[in-house]
Amino acid sequence: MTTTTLPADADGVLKLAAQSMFDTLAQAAMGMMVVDRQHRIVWISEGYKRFLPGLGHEEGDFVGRLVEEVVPNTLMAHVIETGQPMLVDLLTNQAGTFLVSRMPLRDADGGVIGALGLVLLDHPETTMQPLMTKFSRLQRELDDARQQLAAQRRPKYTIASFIGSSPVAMETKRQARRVAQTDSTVLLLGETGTGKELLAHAIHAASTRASRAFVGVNIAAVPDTLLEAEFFGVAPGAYTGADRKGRDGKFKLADGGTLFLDEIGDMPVALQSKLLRVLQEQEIEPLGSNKVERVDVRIIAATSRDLPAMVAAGSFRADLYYRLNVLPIRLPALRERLPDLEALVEALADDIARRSGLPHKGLSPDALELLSRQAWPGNIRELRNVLEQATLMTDDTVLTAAHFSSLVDGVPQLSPPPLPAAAAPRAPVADAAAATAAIKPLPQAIAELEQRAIREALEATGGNKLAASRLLGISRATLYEKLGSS
Ligand SMILES: Nc1ncnc2c1ncn2[C@@H]1O[C@H](COP(=O)(O)OP(=O)(O)OP(=O)(O)O)[C@@H](O)[C@H]1O
Repeated sequence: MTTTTLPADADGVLKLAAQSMFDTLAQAAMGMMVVDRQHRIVWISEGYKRFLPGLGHEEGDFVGRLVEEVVPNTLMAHVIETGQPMLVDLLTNQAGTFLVSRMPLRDADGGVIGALGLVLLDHPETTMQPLMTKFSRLQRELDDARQQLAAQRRPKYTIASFIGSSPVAMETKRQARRVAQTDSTVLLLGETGTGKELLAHAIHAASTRASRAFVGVNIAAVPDTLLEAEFFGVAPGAYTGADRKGRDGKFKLADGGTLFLDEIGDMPVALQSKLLRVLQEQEIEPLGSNKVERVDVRIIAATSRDLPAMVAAGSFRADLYYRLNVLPIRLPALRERLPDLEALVEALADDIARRSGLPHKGLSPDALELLSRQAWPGNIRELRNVLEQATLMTDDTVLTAAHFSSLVDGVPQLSPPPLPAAAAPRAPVADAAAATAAIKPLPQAIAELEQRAIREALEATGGNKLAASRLLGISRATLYEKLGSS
């Protein structure tokens, strides 16, 4: 019996190992091929030839053909160019999916002279089920994440999202498109809920800054003492504690993009001069720093307040007003564009259905007629709230006037057109007596009227006290006081 021992020298061991590994691979693999430096097939195993009909090739001699012509999607050329092996990879082409391995072949000096390709498994989707399931799940998750990222990067609103084709709505959109072409400051004026924020987003999305940041600050929602830091940022070490590291302000965050200053009429007078300086110089000085930083920011400001009246009363700086009022756009109230009501209801109902997961609910003609008689002091936001409440209150898929009557009870109505004098009914004498009996002492009548106005404002704003106080033209503190006394 002859026993073969391993060679004693390292070279001999390596040669034997290489030879033996090659034989093992050649037996274990389902197919094997060798290509030269120019990607031409030098040798192809019998096993590999079995896959060729699946690739659309007749039996024949493939030696001398370019590998990429014979095997679509192969990366043999890449291995030759980089000299890097691909120990495990999935190759997919019309013959199926294969688990493959590719290794460079080197000469004695280490130069790449070709490559070896192995088909380790065909149909790995059956033989490697768990791995393939995981692979396809990860691939699906990657596709979803890519889609979500693309959706997030898409602007939230475009000018077309501003629903309405009435002449006033069309004029608003025309002005928005025009100002989007410029880089000047825009001032959006309109009652609460008319779509100022939506239009600010849309102008940004239609401008050359669309790919950069859109940053919003609601001035009324930030306590006066924090506004300066919110706008201009805080230098590192300016304060002890949480802000020790420093913090970028909204101007810095919006650099290159658009800064939306919502409720600009609520800006404290003390800060107005600082804001004016930044708008003029395009330079900010973070709190606690003595260095100025240049910023390139496009301003869109908005308010529901009467700025010229505030200027006249001394609560808004005239110079800041002129600086902001470069391109003013007035957003019409909903009651000024009632022909848009149906289209708005349609779009809002769609959005409510999408967000709530409930079926889309249509409106009957009598419901639309009822809604078009309301004065809508809270405008589209108030319309949306009423639609949302009606949608949630019933399983019916068509909302009728009956579904809305209790919801709009208390919302002020548009006054009907005055009757011609001749047709005006005369009050009968008995009605006059009843009217006299109904008269209340003036303080009681005023108190009742006040409570009713507060109730309506809260309903109009969906219970938002800050917005309600603004609708009523009083401070939030006064509103709380009056609520407490009711
Ligand atoms: N033309 C419109 N088309 C569709 N939806 C609109 C339109 N205008 C406003 N909306 C919707 O109404 C709601 C209120 O709009 P937005 O917040 O833009 O109003 P606003 O004028 O900024 O209000 P406020 O002054 O109270 O901040 C949002 O849900 C918005 O999507």
